[in-house]
Amino acid sequence: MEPPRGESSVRAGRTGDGEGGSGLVSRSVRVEAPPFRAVVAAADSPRVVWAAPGEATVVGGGAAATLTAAGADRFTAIRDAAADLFASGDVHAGTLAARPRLFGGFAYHDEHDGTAPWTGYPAAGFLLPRVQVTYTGTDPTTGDPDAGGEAWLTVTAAGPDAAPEAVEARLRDARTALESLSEPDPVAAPPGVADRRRTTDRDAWHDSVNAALTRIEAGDLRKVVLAQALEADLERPLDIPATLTRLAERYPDCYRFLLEPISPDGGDSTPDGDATVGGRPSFFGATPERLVDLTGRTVETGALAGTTGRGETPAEDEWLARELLHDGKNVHEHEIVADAIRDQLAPYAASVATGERGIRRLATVQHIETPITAELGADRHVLDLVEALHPTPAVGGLPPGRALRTIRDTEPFDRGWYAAPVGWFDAAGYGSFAVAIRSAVASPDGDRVSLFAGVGLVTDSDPDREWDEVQLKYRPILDELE
Ligand SMILES: C=C(O[C@@H]1C=C(C(=O)O)C=C[C@H]1O)C(=O)O
Repeated sequence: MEPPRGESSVRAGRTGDGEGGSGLVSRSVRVEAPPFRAVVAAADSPRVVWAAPGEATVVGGGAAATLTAAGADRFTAIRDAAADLFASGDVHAGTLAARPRLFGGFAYHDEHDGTAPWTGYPAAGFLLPRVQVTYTGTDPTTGDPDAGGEAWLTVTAAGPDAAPEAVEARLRDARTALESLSEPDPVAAPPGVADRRRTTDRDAWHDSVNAALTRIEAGDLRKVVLAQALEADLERPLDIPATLTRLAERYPDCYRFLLEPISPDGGDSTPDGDATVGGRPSFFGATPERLVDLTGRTVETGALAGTTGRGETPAEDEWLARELLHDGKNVHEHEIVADAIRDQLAPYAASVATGERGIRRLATVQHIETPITAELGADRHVLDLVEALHPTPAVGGLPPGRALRTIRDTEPFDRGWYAAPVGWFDAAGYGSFAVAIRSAVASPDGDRVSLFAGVGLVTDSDPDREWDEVQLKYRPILDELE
């Protein structure tokens, strides 16, 4: 095991194959696009899947390196450890999308103890996959045989054991393994829900919402987002590749992700590993909410808050959307988010531009959305912006400190990585992060899933309507289980 890098709470995993050499070695080769579900099913733990609008889709497995950190300074700790990891690289990526990138995320709260169902999830955890398949162009998740774009296979090693010849040999082996994959059976139907338990019943919800509204009326708080959790026992174990595929079909414009926890001892995994060895939970979702994207000095973000349902007809959809855009409570709730994001970006930005407020229509709900872009005044790491923005009042509240305390004191469950930043960044500090809502964590044997959903409370919020909105926000994941 190599010595720990950086601060004591931050470690890089080992490559585990004793090849000699040092630094980071990465080799890529273009391949025939392999079948997405088979690639996910065959990947070693810890696995990562990242499929985002306008981005290459990535399936990664095994750990070339892992970074973990804890506490309020976990964002900077990860950034610094990554700088160390990326410091010396021998990289032949072939295409930009296959360059070494760290995939992972953060716990919602600064104090995170990883209690069930979040066992194994650190307060911050990032994976540099040992084997990665990158699909450029058309999203491969739907398995469309006519899907365009290229596919690349990448093998990466990091640390004192990394050696180019060994990585190149592994790349040849991985290619052979990839070529032997065939598309599995048709996409499985949802597993079925045998039983479900709420963390919060209606009475408790009324009490919590009313207590929050009293504080809002008193001027103590302007907004707070309270969430609920729902635990579902499944009739059959969850098929993760099939679930991601079905989510891709219904939510093609959302960020779809799978993040398995890197193991607490620094993230090693068996070189010829079995994806189920040790059993790991799976955090997955299909979120519409971008946190931040940084390329060069250009920042893209936005406010997404204010919710209504879908109509039965296009005309009803339009009517609901118009009502939403003119509803005082929802517009107020939305403006708090847009204003806070602009304020949080201001110290970093040479200029901030706000796009036109509109409607984001998803399969199950409609939201008010305002795109926000900024040009930075100086070079920055995307994690600086993640830290500055998280949590926006779309998932936290205002003032932030009081809202977070209220969430902590009120919610009878651990948010874990729900509503927190998930995404990736590269050696240049560019990256893309989403807010992990419309998400759930499956138990290691896949027979139980914990879902999470929250609502923004402002003056004039009504406990019953907010209860209904929570149930609506479970739908994207629940529909894939029932
Ligand atoms: C907190 C969630 O969603 C957030 C809250 C919203 C609202 O209160 O209107 C809308 C979109 C998200 O920013 C969730 O889906 O769990």
